[in-house]
Amino acid sequence: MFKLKNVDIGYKKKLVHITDLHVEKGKLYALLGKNGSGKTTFLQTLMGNLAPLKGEYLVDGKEIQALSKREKMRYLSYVPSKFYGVEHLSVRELIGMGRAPFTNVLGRISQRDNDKIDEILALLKIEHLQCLSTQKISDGERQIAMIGKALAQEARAIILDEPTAFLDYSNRLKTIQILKEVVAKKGVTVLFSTHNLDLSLNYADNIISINKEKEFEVFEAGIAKELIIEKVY
Ligand SMILES: Nc1ncnc2c1ncn2[C@@H]1O[C@H](COP(=O)(O)OP(=O)(O)OP(=O)(O)O)[C@@H](O)[C@H]1O
Repeated sequence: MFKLKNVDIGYKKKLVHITDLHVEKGKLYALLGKNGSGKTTFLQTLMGNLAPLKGEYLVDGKEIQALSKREKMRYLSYVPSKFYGVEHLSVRELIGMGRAPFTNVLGRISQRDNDKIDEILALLKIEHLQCLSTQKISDGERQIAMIGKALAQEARAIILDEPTAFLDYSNRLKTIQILKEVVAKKGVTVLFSTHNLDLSLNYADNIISINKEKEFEVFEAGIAKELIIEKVY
């Protein structure tokens, strides 16, 4: 689905090189790399917010820059690392915001949009939170609500920047399990950056790592933890 060939990424000067990377449909990818190695920079490049310094980045065979904003929304949805919530925005309304590509110019939610939101609340098992303010739920619940918003967009890929960074162990596990379930049930591609090596090795289909030589490498699940540590940290 996403293909990057001989790409240099970075802000003005090269941070990392990608020789050949193919992100496939319907898989769960974990992105690992040291602090400052370029994970967020890569996610911004994938989202089309930052142009590669050189090389080719294709989405379904098309140059990312050639896609309209609406087309990009059909391919890519983004979950930032931290969302603090908004007092007057309920969980249901937050998820509804993900329907933006489908609502009319006034942003009115249709019956089809409401059905979709109900389906997502049920899939994520957060029906009981739907009327609560996004400020009055826990960090873990808010992260799952944000995944709901991304799902509502019905994009083919969900990109998450450190989705487990502010969560305790049980919520980290729950979030990754939900992402795995979303991949299995919806057939979307999910790619998340993380510092959690163990959860990545246990749940991701593939590990994308930024190694010490500032090069991208992709590994299948089952790669030895020691090898990743040696190459990346
Ligand atoms: N907007 C920006 N403009 C210029 N340089 C930036 C910008 N954002 C990040 N950088 C630089 O790019 C480098 C990589 O940062 P990035 O945030 O991509 O790393 P990271 O792997 O996500 O780090 P962490 O694990 O600490 O979140 C850093 O040296 C950073 O200073």
